[in-house]
Amino acid sequence: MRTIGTELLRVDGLTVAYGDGESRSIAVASASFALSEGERIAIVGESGSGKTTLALAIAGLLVTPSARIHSEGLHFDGRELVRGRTKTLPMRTPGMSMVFQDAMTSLDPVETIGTQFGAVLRGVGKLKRRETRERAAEWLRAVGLHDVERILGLRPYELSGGMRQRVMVALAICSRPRLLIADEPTSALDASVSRDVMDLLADMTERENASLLVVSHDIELCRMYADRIIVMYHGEIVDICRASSIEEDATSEYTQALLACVPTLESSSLPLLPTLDDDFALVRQEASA
Ligand SMILES: Nc1ncnc2c1ncn2[C@@H]1O[C@H](COP(=O)(O)OP(=O)(O)OP(=O)(O)O)[C@@H](O)[C@H]1O
Repeated sequence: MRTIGTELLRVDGLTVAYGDGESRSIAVASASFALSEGERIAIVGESGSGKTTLALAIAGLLVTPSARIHSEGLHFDGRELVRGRTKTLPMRTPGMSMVFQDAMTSLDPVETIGTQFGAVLRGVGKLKRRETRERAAEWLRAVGLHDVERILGLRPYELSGGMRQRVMVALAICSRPRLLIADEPTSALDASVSRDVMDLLADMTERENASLLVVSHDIELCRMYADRIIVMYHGEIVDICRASSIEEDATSEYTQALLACVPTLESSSLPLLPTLDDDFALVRQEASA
């Protein structure tokens, strides 16, 4: 049974800009929100709205040299990670793990899965070689994989896309994080595997009593799994809604337009599915016409 506890993460006025002078652009504009122990939050928004930048900044993985960060406060697990203007955020904050969109590029292509587990598990505690292998096999079974001894000896390209994603979740969760951040974990997968991966993220974080912050462009999928949904538009958080009542909670016109674009049985008969442009209200009218 999942319980939502006290505050685990607090982001206050986090701004990230890329570039300098005329090429400077603000990717995240003064983002503020809090996430509790055991809670699942989804960040949604169209491409380029700043979701990944926000997630990477929180995870301490924003290593782009051109990134300029300003924060009024970033607190995690009772510690202040950053305050004020900075070029670098704390790297790989202990207690946070991240799952990426494309397992093929985020797993090491030349090392076996067993070796990759060894690298993570050795950082967690002193384990002998055999214990590391046994622990890795347990994690692979926990994420629903079979024939795990064989998988430990394989390299990422020898696995299917869905298997790779499971391995990546196992690698992220085996360090026992308090917060798992998943950046578009399903966008490279078909609809049914996407559901499996979201089920897995939900199950594994519940089992480990970890919180989940998932970045996605799929608002419908997020509604099924998240407790709250953060909507971003052009770098700004325009809404923070309960997933179960997003229609009632949404205050921005953008969120309402985004919801109107979700394909339904009715819209499936339209010659063109509704889409958004800068004047999203107009597109909505055209779509309903
Ligand atoms: N390394 C970078 N250097 C310069 N600009 C960047 C960099 N990464 C992202 N940006 C810019 O910052 C803005 C936000 O990008 P970001 O990737 O965070 O958005 P996103 O919502 O995650 O998009 P997507 O869903 O396509 O991944 C975009 O305008 C993007 O072009």
